[in-house]
Amino acid sequence: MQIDFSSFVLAAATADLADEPAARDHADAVEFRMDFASDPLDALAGYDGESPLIATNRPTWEGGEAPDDAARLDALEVAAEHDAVGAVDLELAALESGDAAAVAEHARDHGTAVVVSTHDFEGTPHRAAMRETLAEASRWGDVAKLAVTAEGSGDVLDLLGATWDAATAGETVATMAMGEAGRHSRAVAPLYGSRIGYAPVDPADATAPGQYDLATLSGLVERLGGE
Ligand SMILES: O=C1C[C@@](O)(C(=O)O)C[C@@H](O)[C@@H]1O
Repeated sequence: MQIDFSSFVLAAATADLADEPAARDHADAVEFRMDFASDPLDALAGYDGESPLIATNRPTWEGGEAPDDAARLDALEVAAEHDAVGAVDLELAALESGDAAAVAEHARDHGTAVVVSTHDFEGTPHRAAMRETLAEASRWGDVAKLAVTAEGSGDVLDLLGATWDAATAGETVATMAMGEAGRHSRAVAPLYGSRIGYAPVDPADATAPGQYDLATLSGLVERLGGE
């Protein structure tokens, strides 16, 4: 199933594909956090939901739970072949090191988009540095994603500025500021060109700090006209 990133995609982030029917009303896609799931490839093989999937298998060094081994990338390669998987998520660092290059190529061969991710769990880099990260990630895949940690509204402003600059330069980007101070970025970033938002169906299952639950984010984005 293709995912069209030319307009905003609201992704329900979950480790449990059984959440899909509940997510359907509000979400355009489901982000399957394979690294949080106990038997992700089995779950994927049995998936018969209606929403296209973004397959993510985040390693521990980028805030996830997957061990940093070949099995992590092999599983993503298998996921990329699944009809329901419209995109795989790969970390920029894994692409730059060469480790994930084969997964990206395999995804492309199967018509599966590549989301290139970077996360900063410590803070928010300067606007120019974020702009450069987005440009670099854009070179490696279809959507360049940057999640930072905001300590105040100024950080969010910088992130939105970098988002706007990248989007107006023609790059397809997804940005969000994690943490309490960054929360509102999730609602407004689509207005500045961000093309993916992530939210759990149940707030107790958040996959990053500061996420709104899915129904709330969907309502906010819609009311602000970002969808
Ligand atoms: O990379 C991202 C963005 C995210 O970290 C967020 O802040 O919403 C949530 C993750 O599930 C997703 O893979």
